[in-house]
Parts: sequence; structure tokens; C-alpha cells
Amino acid sequence: MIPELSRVPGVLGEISRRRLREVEGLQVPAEPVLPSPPLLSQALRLPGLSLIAEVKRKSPSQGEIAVALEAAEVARAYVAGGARAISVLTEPHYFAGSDQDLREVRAAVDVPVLRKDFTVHPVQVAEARALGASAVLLIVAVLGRLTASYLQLAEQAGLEALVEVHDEAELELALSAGARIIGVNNRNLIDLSIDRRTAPRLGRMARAAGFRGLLVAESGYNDKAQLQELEGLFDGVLIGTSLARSHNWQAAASQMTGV
Ligand SMILES: O=P(O)(O)OC[C@@H](O)[C@@H](O)c1c[nH]c2ccccc12
Repeated sequence: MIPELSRVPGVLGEISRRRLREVEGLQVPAEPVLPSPPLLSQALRLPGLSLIAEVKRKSPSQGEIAVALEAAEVARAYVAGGARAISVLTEPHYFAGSDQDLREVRAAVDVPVLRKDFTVHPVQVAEARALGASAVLLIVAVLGRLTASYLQLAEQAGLEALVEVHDEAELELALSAGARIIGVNNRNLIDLSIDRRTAPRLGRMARAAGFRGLLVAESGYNDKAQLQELEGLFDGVLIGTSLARSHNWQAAASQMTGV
């Protein structure tokens, strides 16, 4: 169940290999006492484009975004601004996230919480459940053919999965693995470049291939006008940097949602 990470190039390979070294010795956490969290799919099925707002302190592409932010406070403001789900980065080194951020966000808001991390080991799926996440991120460029196994693992743990793709071959893999929620990342995680044409292109391709599940466009959105081309094709949009960087998180989310 451990992906072959030596074949993953660029920054994505670097982060994933480091993450594996950090998590491989961890014990599977004891069964959570937390009640079942709300479903990400339900939030995405609401009418219009659902905003998944991300708690993000820094990133390899942007450097420092909002290093001092308080996760629960930001998440509450996002929800007040109309976000229908919260994404919490828990990778510690490149993104300055933590498991504690996720716990605090879970306790602070009622909407579904996505554990945004580089899933490279089964223990992370069990951990996500124990932390109160509704869903985990599965990056096809990292997991390759193991994507289907991790999807199963997530389902067994009572979690949904956002299956992330960036090109045609990854989309095909996600579809054949049986993904129900597909995220199309506009950012190339190997060289970190952004191309906002990626999401509409792969989104249309997924629908043309008969995909009836949920579609999320990810990365690189700075204002509401840029969301227009997603309407009617995507169910959700994942926004981090431009929201986290703003000085009024509620107003920034609200500007995107119209709430
Ligand atoms: O900050 P942005 O450009 O709004 O992007 C958010 C989110 O899509 C991005 O954080 C992301 C998408 N896929 C990832 C995988 C790992 C880490 C981070 C990500």
C-alpha cells in the first residue's frame, strides 16, 4: 500500500517522500469518539458552485501567505462568508499546517472538513477519521495505481475522498478507480505553474466520458469573475491563497460566494 515515490518528480516528489518518512512509524489511532462528520458530497450537491475555503499559512509556490493565522478563527469567518466546506492543510513543513489545526477547525464549524495532506500511507486515512475530517485528499500523481485501494480504504473508514488530477492520464485513472469526487488542480505540483484552463478542459472531458460524480476546480482563483467559467460544469471550487491572504476572511469568502 505504499506508493512508489521515487518515480514522482519535482516538488511533489520531494514533499511526498518527506511526508512518508514522518508518518510511517505512526500507530493507527484508536477509534474516534467523535460523531460522524457531515458529508463533503452533500455540501457540493447544494445548488450553485460550493466554496471549499482553505486554511493555508504558506506554500512552496507562494511562500508565506498568513503564517500567524489562527485556524479556527479563519474557518469560522470563511463559513460566515458562505463557504460550504473547509479544507485544512495538515502538512507541517512546506505548508506550516498541523493535525491540531484540523481538530480545532472541526470543533469550530459544522460544515464538512477536508484533510488536505499528501496521503502516502494508510495510517493517514485512519488519522483523518480520528481527527474528525469528512474527507481526505488523494493525489493521483502520487498514488498512481494505488488510488483505487486508497479510495476503498477511505470508504471503509467512513470518509469521502477528493481524488485530485492534473492531466488526462490521471483523469482516466481516477475514473477507472471509481472516484466519486474529482478535483482538477490548475496547479502543476511538479513545477508549481498555474493554468486556469486546466479545470474546464478536464472537467468537460470527465463529463464527456460519462462521469456523473462531483467535480471540484482547484487552485489559482483570485476573484469572482474567474469562477464564471466553472458555473454549470463544476460543483465546487477550492480556494486557499487569495482568501487566506486577505485581511478580512469573511469579506473575502463572501466576495466569492455572494453570501
Ligand atoms: O491557494 P490556491 O491557489 O487557492 O489553491 C488552493 C488548493 O487548491 C491548493 O492548496 C492545493 C491543491 N492541491 C493541493 C495538494 C497539496 C497541497 C495543496 C494543494
